[in-house]
Amino acid sequence: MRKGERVTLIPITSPRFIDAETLASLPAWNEIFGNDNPLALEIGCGTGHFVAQMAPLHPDWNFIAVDYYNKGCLKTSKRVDKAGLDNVRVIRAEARSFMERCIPHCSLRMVVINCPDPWPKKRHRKRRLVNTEFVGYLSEFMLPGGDFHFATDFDDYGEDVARFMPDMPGFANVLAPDPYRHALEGYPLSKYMLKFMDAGKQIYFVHYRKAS
Ligand SMILES: C[S@@+](CC[C@H](N)C(=O)[O-])C[C@H]1O[C@@H](n2cnc3c(N)ncnc32)[C@H](O)[C@@H]1O
Repeated sequence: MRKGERVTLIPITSPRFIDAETLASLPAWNEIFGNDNPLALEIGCGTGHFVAQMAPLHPDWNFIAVDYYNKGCLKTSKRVDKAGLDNVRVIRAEARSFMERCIPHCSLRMVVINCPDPWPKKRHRKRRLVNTEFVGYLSEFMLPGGDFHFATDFDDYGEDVARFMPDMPGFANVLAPDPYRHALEGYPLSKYMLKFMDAGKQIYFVHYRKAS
């Protein structure tokens, strides 16, 4: 996109889509979902394959699927509408600024980040979303006992996250003694995971839990 160029957004009319700009800061999530269930956050939901499979497995959690990709939010909204998933809301927003404004501390039962942009060039690695600083930041938003899931097809990213997670205070490795696994039973596969697996790549699954 060139400087000054306007982005035309495809309108999303789904009842499960929320325009982040219309949300109050720290909105009443219990009123939005119509219950007091804990929140689960998927960062970078893409086209919604994961949340559409995960949300029915946890009907007693309220899922917030965030992505700043308009078309992805549209596809995710259509997918969750088709499945009639009332425990999902889709939000187009940049994840960090959204969390800062809208997610209360100590409120997330689960945080999921599947196949985040890998920034493969060495000089771009500092742009990666998941690093020690970000996981420390996430931890403030998580409930005691909350789950942190990270998955990537990118060897160096998977190994890096698996290497620094044991040093993150207040987290325990659910997959111990394995630092990561290449298959995780009961964890749905996202669109990107399937795409990379079709290309013969292995997925790195990392699963940690915040101390109770
Ligand atoms: C490679 S895709 C993976 C999509 C999906 N998780 C999957 O596994 O199929 C990464 C997604 O993360 C989104 N994304 C990256 N950084 C983000 C951020 N800071 N806030 C919100 N979305 C982000 C991108 O728009 C993109 O849809």
